[in-house]
Formats: sequence, C-alpha cells, structure tokens
Amino acid sequence: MAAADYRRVIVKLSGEALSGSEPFGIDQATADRFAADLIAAQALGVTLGVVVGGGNLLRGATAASHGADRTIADVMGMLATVMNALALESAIERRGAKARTVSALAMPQVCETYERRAARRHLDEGRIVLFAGGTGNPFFTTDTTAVLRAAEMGADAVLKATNVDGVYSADPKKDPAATRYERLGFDEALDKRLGVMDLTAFSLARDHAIPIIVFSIREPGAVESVLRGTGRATIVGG
Ligand SMILES: Nc1ncnc2c1ncn2[C@@H]1O[C@H](COP(=O)(O)OP(=O)(O)O)[C@@H](O)[C@H]1O
Ligand SMILES: O=c1ccn([C@@H]2O[C@H](COP(=O)(O)OP(=O)(O)O)[C@@H](O)[C@H]2O)c(=O)[nH]1
Repeated sequence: MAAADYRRVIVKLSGEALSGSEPFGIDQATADRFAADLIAAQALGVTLGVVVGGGNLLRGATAASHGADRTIADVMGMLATVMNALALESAIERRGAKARTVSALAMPQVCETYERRAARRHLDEGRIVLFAGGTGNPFFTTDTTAVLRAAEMGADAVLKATNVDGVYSADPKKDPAATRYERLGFDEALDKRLGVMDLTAFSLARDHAIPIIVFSIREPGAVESVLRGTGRATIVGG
C-alpha cells in the first residue's frame, strides 16, 4: 500500500520535538506549527490519532538513573504526555479544527478517560484524537502506545514523527557513516536492534502487520507530505 492510500493513521509525535529550539518544555510556536501540519494532513481525508511523547519534560528511565523510583518516575513521564497533549489540543482548536484529548490515566477534571469505543467514535466523527498518558502502565513507551492505539483504532499505519529523517543502519547522531533505509522489514529492524524505536513497539507492529513510517517533523508540512507519498521517510514493514 502506498502511504497516500492510508485512511486512518496514528501519528507518534516525539515529546522532544515539541520543545522546538528550546532545550526543554513546550514551545507554543512549535505546537502551533504541528497543529497546522496535522490539520493539513486531515484535509487529505485521513482520520488522525496522535500519540505524543513526554521526553521534552521528563523521561522515566532518566529520572530513575538519577535515583528516582522507576515506577513513580514513569507515572511522572505519563503525566508529562498529558501536558503535551493538552498543549496540542488547544493549538488545534485555536485553528478551528476539532480535537479531543483522551488519557489512559483517569483525570476526569482534566480530560476524557481513554475508552476504545468512544475514541473510535471521535475519530469517525472527524476529531483529531490526542492519546495521552501512554499505555497507563510503567515500563512502556509512547512508541509502544502508538502501535497499541493503532491496533485498537484499526489504523493503517503509525507515522513516527521524530528528529531524524528515517531509519539508519546505526544511530546517525553517533555514527556519521550510518546509511539510511528507504524500506525495511520488521525482522531486520528487530534483528539489527535499530534503536529508532523500542523492540516492544516493533514486535507489536509486526504481530499486527501495522507499518511504521519514520520521518522528520522538522520540515513544515511533513505529515501531509508523508501521507501524499512524497516525503522523505523510511517505511518499516510496509
Ligand atoms: N538506527 C537508527 N536509525 C535512526 N535513528 C536512530 C537509530 N538508532 C537510534 N536512533 C535515534 O532515535 C531517535 C528517534 O527516536 P525518538 O523516539 O523520537 O527519540 P527518543 O528515543 O530520544 O525519545 C533519534 O534521536 C536517533 O538519534
Ligand atoms: O506507556 C507508557 C508511556 C510512557 N511512559 C513514561 O512516559 C515517558 C515519556 O514517554 P516517551 O519517553 O516515550 O516520550 P518521547 O521519547 O516520545 O518524548 C517515558 O519515558 C516513561 O517514563 C510510561 O511509563 N508508560
């Protein structure tokens, strides 16, 4: 299937990307640019769910390496994803499109609690659904959350929007000689332990035959270009 044929996708947005050129936190101008990008992608007739990370605010494993209790640190990481989702939700709504944050951690004063059927209905009705709170469990990542929600929502693909323009033979930030793949099978990604995504996420995607498209969110309009099949990206398992 060409990327342009996808009807429903889950966009995984790295938390780090939301800080824009700042070292930390939520950069409103960047949130606004992502909102514009998502709305442009939706205008192609694609229904969109978004899983946002929390790395711009807190990563559980990093906090634990500094002495925090891992499970508590992971809860803090999941709470960070809720803040990011709310920032994106309001940026999308400021532009006049409909968005709904649903959280795997119940916080009824803040947003809807994730429930599979209700979330599917929001997508069917054309709302951009922001899946917050990760899976709701420690020791998982938002990459795994994106694949999980893609399986539950009946999505055709996960679009992993990050700070690299695809999957490389090694981490391109550490190895300047690393070469970029255009396409890659799940087994190869798993066997070679290509670190762009965690192995739990890759294996869940393989089990459910959900392709993962990795691309850079730095270019404005990147989500739309990937959906049109014109953007620079690596397709894993497609
Ligand atoms: N084989 C690889 N190909 C591409 N990127 C890789 C690879 N191995 C590690 N990476 C790293 O994965 C990161 C992208 O994943 P992402 O989930 O957005 O960030 P993080 O893991 O820091 O939260 C990039 O910063 C990149 O340096
Ligand atoms: O199901 C999940 C998803 C996320 N997290 C926590 O939330 C943090 C932020 O998510 P992630 O690191 O995936 O964000 P990203 O790297 O995309 O910014 C993680 O470090 C974990 O501590 C978690 O505990 N369970």
